Amino acid sequence: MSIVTLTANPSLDRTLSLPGPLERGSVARLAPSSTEPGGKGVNVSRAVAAAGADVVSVLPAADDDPIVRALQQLGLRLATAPIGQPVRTNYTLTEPDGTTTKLNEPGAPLDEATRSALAAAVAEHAAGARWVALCGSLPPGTPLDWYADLVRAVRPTGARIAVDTSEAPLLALLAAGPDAAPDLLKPNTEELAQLAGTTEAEVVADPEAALAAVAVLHERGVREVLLTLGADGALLSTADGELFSARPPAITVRSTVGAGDCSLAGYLLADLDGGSAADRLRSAVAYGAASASLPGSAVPTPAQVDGPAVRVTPGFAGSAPSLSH
Ligand SMILES: O=P(O)(O)OC[C@@]1(O)O[C@H](CO)[C@@H](O)[C@@H]1O
Repeated sequence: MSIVTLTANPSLDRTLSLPGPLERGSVARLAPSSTEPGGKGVNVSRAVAAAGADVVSVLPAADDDPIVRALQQLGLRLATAPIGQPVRTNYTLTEPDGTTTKLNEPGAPLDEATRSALAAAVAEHAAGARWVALCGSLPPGTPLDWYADLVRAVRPTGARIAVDTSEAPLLALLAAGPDAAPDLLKPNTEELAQLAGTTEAEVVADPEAALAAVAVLHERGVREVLLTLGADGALLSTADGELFSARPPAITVRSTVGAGDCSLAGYLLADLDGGSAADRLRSAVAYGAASASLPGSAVPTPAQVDGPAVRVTPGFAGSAPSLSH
């Protein structure tokens, strides 16, 4: 069975490697820079496709946009809705000590006809798919409850729905009612804090506060919550009351850009294989760690993913990650 991703706001990701610490107001001589097709759903698709699974990427882009050519070269199956503007460019500034700064453009607005075309493509490919993943920010002017509308539109197809978004679209989705609640939500600690109306520092410092916020998501109808914790791994909480946490193997971090997207891909791939909750979490953390060990927004191949090195434990408090990173 296949996976469908929607990237409402795709990007060309340009990675600029600084020779030293960023000095505002100065001229920096860069190492040769690289550009990769990106946006959260695109990254999920790239990782899923690299594992040999069937995936369709839905995105707004003109046929001759460089992102389309780049994704075609990777052999990805695309369903595009044409837009009259180039896809945005997002910049990643990397410093030698591993500090990464993202500068994301707003993206091209989507008119109503384009939104309808994208929604129709998602619904068409969802029929018969195992998962639909709705990923990333919404371009300027998009109704904030668009993801809620899409969840309701996809539901009758029987495909499971994963959402990975942030800020206002995330809040709107959770406020839209249980019929718009996804099967899987993949927040990071910053996004969980946004949902809980608290600060990331509090969520990170207090596992009880994090678990309380996750419980609220289940109350609102979300079946599974994959909370990514950066260097501390992730936790998976299911509506059936299963709770596991997992720590990644020791890695040298080269770029965290796209690590969350690869975690989602790892979860979906394990689910396609019929994996248990612990298996899905292990795969998510292994994929996230493998991605973070690669430069820019490169996605790992299965050979670069070390599942057995991930330590999965039941529960969260006590033996679980400290949430500090
Ligand atoms: O602006 P958004 O949609 O929130 O995030 C876009 C983005 O930062 O997410 C991916 C990494 O997760 C990158 O490929 C891309 O540049």
